[in-house]
Amino acid sequence: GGIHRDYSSLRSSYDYVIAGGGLSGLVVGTRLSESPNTTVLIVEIGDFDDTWETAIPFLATISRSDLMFQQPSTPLRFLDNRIGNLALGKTVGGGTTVNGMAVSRGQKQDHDAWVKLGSPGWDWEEIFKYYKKSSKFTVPSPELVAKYGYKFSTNGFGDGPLPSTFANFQWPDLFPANDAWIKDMGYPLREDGGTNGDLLGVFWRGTSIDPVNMTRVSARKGYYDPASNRPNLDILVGHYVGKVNTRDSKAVGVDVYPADSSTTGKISIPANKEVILSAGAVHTPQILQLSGIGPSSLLNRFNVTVVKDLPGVGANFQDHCVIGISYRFDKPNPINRQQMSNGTFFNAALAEFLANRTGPMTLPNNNVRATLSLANLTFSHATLAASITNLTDPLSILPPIYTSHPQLLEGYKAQLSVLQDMISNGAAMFEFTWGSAAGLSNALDKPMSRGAVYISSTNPHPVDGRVNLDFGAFAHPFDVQAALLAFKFTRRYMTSESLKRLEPVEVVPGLAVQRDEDVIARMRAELVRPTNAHPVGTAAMMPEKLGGVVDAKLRVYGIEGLRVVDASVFPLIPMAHTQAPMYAVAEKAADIIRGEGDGD
Ligand SMILES: Cc1cc2nc3c(=O)[nH]c(=O)nc-3n(C[C@H](O)[C@H](O)[C@H](O)COP(=O)(O)OP(=O)(O)OC[C@H]3O[C@@H](n4cnc5c(N)ncnc54)[C@H](O)[C@@H]3O)c2cc1C
Repeated sequence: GGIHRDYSSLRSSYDYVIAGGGLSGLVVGTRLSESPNTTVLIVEIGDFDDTWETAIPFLATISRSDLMFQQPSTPLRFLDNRIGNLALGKTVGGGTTVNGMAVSRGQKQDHDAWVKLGSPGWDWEEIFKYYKKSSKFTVPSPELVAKYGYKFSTNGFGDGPLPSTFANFQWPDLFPANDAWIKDMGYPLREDGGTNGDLLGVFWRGTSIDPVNMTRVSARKGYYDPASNRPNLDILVGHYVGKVNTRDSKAVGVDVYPADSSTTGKISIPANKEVILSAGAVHTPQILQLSGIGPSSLLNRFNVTVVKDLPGVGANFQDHCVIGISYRFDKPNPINRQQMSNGTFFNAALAEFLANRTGPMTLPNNNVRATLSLANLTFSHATLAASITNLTDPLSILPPIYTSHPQLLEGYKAQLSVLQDMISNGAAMFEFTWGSAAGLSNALDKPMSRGAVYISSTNPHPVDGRVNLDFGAFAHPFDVQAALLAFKFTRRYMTSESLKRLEPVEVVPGLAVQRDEDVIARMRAELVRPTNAHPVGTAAMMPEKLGGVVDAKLRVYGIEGLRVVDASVFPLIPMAHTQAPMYAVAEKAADIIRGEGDGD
């Protein structure tokens, strides 16, 4: 067992070979290796990182580009052909080693929708068990509760490796921002931290922070480290999976290369039971397509032998898009996050953290969110919700692959009708977070637009052979109207009474931009960022006839011994930052795999 940086001490085969040592790969690898007779290999292109930058929560928000993929997009058709960029973790722990540490759960309707789209066993009641199993909440001290007014519920948490608690510091400008929500705008402050399936309102959401050391807990710290000395669990770092090898429609192992090469140093590692793809929503479809599992039209173009024509591989891409409006605060100064750019203040904060584990370094991002429904933002909610399914030519707003494969369009229509139902029935879809020193950040958490991920060559290297990524963002007219509502709402919020004393000034786009069509034009040209680092959906768990890639047990259609366990399987993106839902899904996946293994 242990950490490997070359092939010399690997076993000749493993029961399970897992591609990707990010969130899902580590959860599944750790759980499967709990049975001492089961051998597991995790292959991860990145390496372990033990620097302060990833451990100290405040620094979580400063990106470590050496630990990430920076995946550019193709020119985005509905965003004036701008090029977007997707950041992804490229290190042991994947996204959880570099992410913003927000712990937030999906709402009941988000998970029930997966069942409505044809995957029994994934409803809220079921997934709630795994939200519970994967996590643990630590109650903040009475002093902090009194000082900041933290509200939370411990019900809904178990004793799992993903911690949730609060920093022991909040920037003072958060409090007028909270007053603006509650006193001025009249939204309720939820007492339950939004952990129980109902998200409407304003609440304190937790952070994945170790409650004693106040440092980041990644999937590596929470899951892998405690299991790292198991003799049956190996991790090969600095290497990547280039393809899945199949024989007679059965996965028999993978091809592995060193991270610095796509031509030399390849070996094939056999899997006795299963290959599990956990390389994330961009690289899992890449591996599948290079293995001959994907849309035949695409595979033929690159002369990849078709092993299974599965059009959904790479389609159905979803992320949360963010509408950026920037502010400056003229008064009173300094009481916000901006202070950290002052060297003296920063150094004092670092010294305080190192000495006492207190102060601004314990806080990655603000903990307060408001999540609102369409009816919260407009009186015309019914008409607007009706427009979700009322498209004259859906293919004109979808990536071209949808045109060649009718089941993709069927699946998309099924999704829109489920989404319309949720949104008409008051599900939350807008997310607002006070970004200290930056004003109110807002995200569209239930997008109707869809993107796609496709190989651009047969080079298997995740960086050199990088995929074509089309975010597809801002394509569906409903998303545009929703963004316009969020934009206007943000302006209203920023002028509320409690925020007056901060003297907010809208800098971009500025108050000169007022007419709806001008706002929309600025959104397309500049304000909309097509990602909040939450890519999902590219190997969706849906029926094959709806363009799905995996069944409700996460098995790839048509290939025995091959599963996907990562954010690619989410058929619809939840109303949540994706780590907590991913931990829950990966825990459930491990139980499914183990359950089947027992029957062998
Ligand atoms: C900058 C950033 C900020 C974020 N902020 C938050 C947040 O505040 N809260 C939240 O809930 N979520 C956040 N997320 C999202 C969250 O971290 C992800 O949803 C989650 O990590 C996805 O898990 P995964 O298992 O699908 O993929 P990942 O965790 O990304 O793991 C995939 C792993 O596969 C490896 N890999 C890729 N290709 C190959 C290959 N061919 N062979 C071998 N290995 C490969 C990668 O290096 C990576 O380690 C953020 C993500 C990022 C990148």
